[in-house]
Amino acid sequence: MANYTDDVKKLLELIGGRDNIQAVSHCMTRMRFVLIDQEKADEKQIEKIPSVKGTFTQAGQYQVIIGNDVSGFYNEFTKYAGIEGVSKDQVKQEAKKKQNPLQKGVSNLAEIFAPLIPAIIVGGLILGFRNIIGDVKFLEGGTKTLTDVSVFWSGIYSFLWLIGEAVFHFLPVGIVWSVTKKMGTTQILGIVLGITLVSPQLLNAYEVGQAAMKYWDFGFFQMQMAGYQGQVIPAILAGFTLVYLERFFKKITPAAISMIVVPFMSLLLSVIVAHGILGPIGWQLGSWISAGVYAGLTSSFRGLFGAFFGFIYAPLVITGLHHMTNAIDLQLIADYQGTILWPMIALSNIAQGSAVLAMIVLQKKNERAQQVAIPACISCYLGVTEPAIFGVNLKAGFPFISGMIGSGIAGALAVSTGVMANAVGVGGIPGILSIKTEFMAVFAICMLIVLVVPFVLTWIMGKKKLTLQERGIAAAEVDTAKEVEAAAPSKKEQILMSVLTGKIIPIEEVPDDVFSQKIMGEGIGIEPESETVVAPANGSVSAVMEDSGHACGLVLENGMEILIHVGIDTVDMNGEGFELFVKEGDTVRCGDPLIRFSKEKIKKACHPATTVFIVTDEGNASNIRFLSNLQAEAGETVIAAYE
Ligand SMILES: OC[C@H]1O[C@H](O[C@H]2O[C@H](CO)[C@@H](O)[C@H](O)[C@H]2O)[C@H](O)[C@@H](O)[C@@H]1O
Repeated sequence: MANYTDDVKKLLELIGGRDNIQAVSHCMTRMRFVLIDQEKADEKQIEKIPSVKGTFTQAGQYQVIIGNDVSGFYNEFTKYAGIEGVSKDQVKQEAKKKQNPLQKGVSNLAEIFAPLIPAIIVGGLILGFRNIIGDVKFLEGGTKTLTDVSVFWSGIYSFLWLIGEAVFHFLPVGIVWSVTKKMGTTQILGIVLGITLVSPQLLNAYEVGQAAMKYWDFGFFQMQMAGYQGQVIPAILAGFTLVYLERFFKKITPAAISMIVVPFMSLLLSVIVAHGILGPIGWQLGSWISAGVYAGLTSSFRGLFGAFFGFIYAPLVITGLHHMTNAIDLQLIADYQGTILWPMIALSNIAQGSAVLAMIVLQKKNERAQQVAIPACISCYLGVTEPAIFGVNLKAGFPFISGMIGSGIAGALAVSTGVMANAVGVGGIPGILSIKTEFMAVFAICMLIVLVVPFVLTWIMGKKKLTLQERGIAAAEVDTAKEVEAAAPSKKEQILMSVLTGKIIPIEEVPDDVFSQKIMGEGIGIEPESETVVAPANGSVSAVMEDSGHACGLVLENGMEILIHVGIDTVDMNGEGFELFVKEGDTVRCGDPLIRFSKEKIKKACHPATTVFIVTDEGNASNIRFLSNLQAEAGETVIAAYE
């Protein structure tokens, strides 16, 4: 093992000293720091330290790339600096602390909604489909919908509401459950609390204002029996109340009675707080919004109001408070035989869809992203935006803002020209069918704005902001056999065999900047089809990541050093889905199994499975040539030749 004393000293000094280190850990090749002030790190000088191969900042972590022997470097560093290393998870948590409150809020919201996305997507498509068959009057001269004229479609419409209602009206159950899951408290209590928010005993949220409110009467005070169907804010607040109450009671309750006291007290109190305090606050917010919208639409600054409402409607959907607008729409229709508000809603929905469309184009090679984005876009254009907002736009941030901008511009135009709808219709592309005929042309221009502006803005920003990995630009198509033949090793050359079965891609196409920029050395990437990594030649194991099992270093008989790294950023999986067959110092022969991994688990953890094969030190070898763009068999196909 090399002596890193000088390099360690330099790194500690150049990184801003011990006091500037909030947390440090390492993966197979990199030191991962969370620094208190990254400005204090002299990146240029750090990159000149002999054992440092490069530096990189990602998700609040400052990474210093060392190579295969990073564990040796790390041990010397932590010993010299006199600091305790922490787990990768802790480093991630620390990195999160460095986000600003808005970034934190958005990432927490995204984490809460991530497990709900599949259900929201299904619900979105179902509601979008129902919108078409139940609301678009395209039959009998534009006077009837499909459900008006067909018992079958009317039955389908009614049946599908079973699922639509389960997803959207009962969403609070999913939200509260997801909050408890994210915060690591008792999930079933979250589910029960969620159910109390949407129980049929309560007045359905959609009937509040129309039917008489019911009350629990406790003699000296009354509590509203209001349901929170479709509401997001009350559910999130209730969820966090439960989490903190459970933690509190766990802390203060003796172990012997905690099984009874902790769930009982935390659930009871959080239901009281949810219905007694948080729910009414949510409703109050909603009625202020209604009053504000009504005042804006009837003011002399209506154009400006249109821009503002168009801009904030999508964030309103996040909160669930957008349902309040239905009451205003109905009031406007009753008073003025039409609504100026609803056209903006339809435009905002289309705008978010166009932002997703741009993401689909940008991420056309990212299969995983497409799986969420395509249905989300369809659902959005049919009037249901949650799959798009939570599944795509909010996660990346800039598509959401692009949609808001496009919607703001179109909203200004629509309101200032008085675009009016006959009724509340399908709040997406078919929405034009609900617009009064005299306003259809100008509404079509507004539609053009929300189709083009968010798309172009998202596309421009996405080109800059999305990493190659996020865009899925990784795997090249397998090339012709001819090229492979031409690159075949000559007799005097020695060879390295593929460590996996799969497509061999040039290292430049690996979706990780450190590898693709060859900071660690030359090599190739493999899009794996098999799941067992085998040794590419005879040698011995120089390094393994015992806790994560995702990478392995080898030294061959000629001194050549090799790094095999399964998947990208898979160190975060903490060994879940990986099995190591070797340990440091083991002798291996070509074809011996080194690591087994689960592609499924890597995919589930949202990491590319692209496996990196790198020569980190040539040893006594020279003129190493890597073969790529071919289909390889583990242990049988040559992927590199050298003299
Ligand atoms: O929360 C579900 C969706 O709610 C709104 O859309 C629905 O109501 C609109 C009228 O307010 C109607 O035009 C649309 O067709 C319905 O899907 C909201 O506009 C959507 O963004 C949201 O996904």
